[in-house]
Amino acid sequence: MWGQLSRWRRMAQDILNRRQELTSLSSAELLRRGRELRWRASSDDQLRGLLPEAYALGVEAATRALGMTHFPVQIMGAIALFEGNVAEMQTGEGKTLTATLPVILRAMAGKGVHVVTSNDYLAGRDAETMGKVYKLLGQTTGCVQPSMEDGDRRVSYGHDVTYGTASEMGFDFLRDRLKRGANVGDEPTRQLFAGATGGEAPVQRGHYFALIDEADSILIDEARTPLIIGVMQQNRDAMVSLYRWCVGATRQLQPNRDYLFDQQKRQIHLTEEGCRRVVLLPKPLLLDTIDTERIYQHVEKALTAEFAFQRDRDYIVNDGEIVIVDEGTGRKMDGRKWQDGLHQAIEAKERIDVTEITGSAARVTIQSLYRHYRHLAGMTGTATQARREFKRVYGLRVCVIPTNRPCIREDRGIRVFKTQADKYAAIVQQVLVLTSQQRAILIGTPSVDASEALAAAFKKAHIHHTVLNARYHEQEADIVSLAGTPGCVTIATNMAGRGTDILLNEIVRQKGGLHVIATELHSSKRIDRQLVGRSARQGDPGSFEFYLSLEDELLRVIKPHKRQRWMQRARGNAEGELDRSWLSVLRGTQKALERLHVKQRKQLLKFERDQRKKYRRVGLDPYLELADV
Ligand SMILES: Nc1ncnc2c1ncn2[C@@H]1O[C@H](COP(=O)(O)OP(=O)(O)OP(=O)(O)O)[C@@H](O)[C@H]1O
Repeated sequence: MWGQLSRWRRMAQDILNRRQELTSLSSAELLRRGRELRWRASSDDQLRGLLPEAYALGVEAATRALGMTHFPVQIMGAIALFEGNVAEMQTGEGKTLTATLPVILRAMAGKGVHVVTSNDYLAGRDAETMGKVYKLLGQTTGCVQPSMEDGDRRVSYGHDVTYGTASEMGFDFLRDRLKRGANVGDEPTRQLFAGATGGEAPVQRGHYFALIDEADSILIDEARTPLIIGVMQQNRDAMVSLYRWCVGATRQLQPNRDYLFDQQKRQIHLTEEGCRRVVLLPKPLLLDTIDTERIYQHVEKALTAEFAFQRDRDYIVNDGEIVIVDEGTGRKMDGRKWQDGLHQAIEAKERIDVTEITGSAARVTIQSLYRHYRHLAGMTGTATQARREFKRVYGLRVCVIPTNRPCIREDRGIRVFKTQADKYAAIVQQVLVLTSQQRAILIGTPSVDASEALAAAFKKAHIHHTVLNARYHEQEADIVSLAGTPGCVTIATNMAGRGTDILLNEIVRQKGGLHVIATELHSSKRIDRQLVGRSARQGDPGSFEFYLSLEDELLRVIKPHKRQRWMQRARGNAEGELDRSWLSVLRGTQKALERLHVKQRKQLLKFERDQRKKYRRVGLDPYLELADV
């Protein structure tokens, strides 16, 4: 590892020396050099030899386009990325700029480079900003966004470099597979596929190199949910009636006697007694066409919708539609739906229109999507913890890149309170102190609901604040641009947890920088570290602390009677603050969730591997799910 780092350090120095010779070139000459390299880059082996030249050109282009010259550690990270690793670079070290170098070099091969970001806002921002660097070397940039039609998507993928999220690119991959399916098979199959895709030619032109920003979020956290495209199922009226009926049915059932609820796995199963009761409940005539097994499944789904999914935490209702809020990023997942009827069960629970009921037609997991790429690399501030999983699942090695300047982030510790109300009261007090010191404050909350509850507490205390959550995503850029000003208080969900770059006002910098208050532990320690990483970037000052309570959302996975016991045992001081030994309860729950998620990902991978084998044996496309094999 050390040997490798010093090799990269030497290469970085050589690249910076070469770049010195380029400073006097005219723009036209720089462009000509870029094009000439492209001409020479016809095979992967040749690319390696062109690295020093291409990287030197990239550094010069970035200096001219953005006024930022890559630091030696950024060039080292960029070499690690070209060599197919996950580069762990601390939050705020400038991964966006680092990425330009491997992108420029791989784009020389002319087969298209995909830069995968963790949300659409970052995809748009990075395509626009970094596109200026590529342009100076004659490379074009595109970006795929949710609102785009096929034609525009094809144009975006036709560029040398394309930015987009994993789900946009993953759904395009699936729709392309469906289009291929539509060109084969019998007439009904063709019609079904054509209906699901609405186009003929594929939009992607291949899978050559994917560079994944926030690699742990995309390759590890998102990998728990496969991407699925559905096609319309028959028998709509009866199904709508079934969903609506199930909502009423759930009210007639009792926990533990009629159904069992596994809080951690978010699963509910009917017991024998429960099944018996469901059969005996009066039903509308339309349901006669639906078999009993199916009715059981839907009652279980309705129970899951009722008890395991919560409005303003897991989803919001926007213009009469359910919009999923991603737990990891706090963002709306427009266009995504829960599968197997769960989405419709939630619509029925919220008494809004039940949307088209779909069965899955094509599915792909993040794991197998990225195995399609000839070259893969990733970068993030938090990779080490998932090092083994990166290696096992993607064959990627994690390399830790040193920071440019020492990080001076101050850890102000963790406070644990008995109740949510005690915790909020303490946060209010702390924020009053910090605003009087002209610090800028970012407060991370786990859900839309929690962000608004805290905002209400601030309003009561007359603290001026701004809220950034899935409801206000249009204002995101404005909110972020003000978040580093003196006395500014921003309450945010995980939307501000990753990738967000809060630039500090000079006064704030002098007064100690951005202070981050985390109001919960997340389901993974990595997400906590990302939130904290909004402070003290690029050698700036900054600090953070955690305020937790025994009523935190994280603990909802614990059985209610156990939580009650804790509440009875916990003795707080006058402010409701508990002694630090209670922290182990929260840390233990976080660890248990991390283990559970690793297990779920392993199971998903195994399922998919078996499925693929089965499909290949009979000569079918493993990503299309119509054939009953
Ligand atoms: N070489 C450089 N010279 C000057 N400023 C730089 C340089 N590289 C990056 N920056 C600045 O550093 C800040 C952080 O960059 P960026 O947001 O890309 O960090 P990051 O590593 O992606 O952080 P995170 O892990 O939080 O997403 C930005 O404001 C960027 O403009």
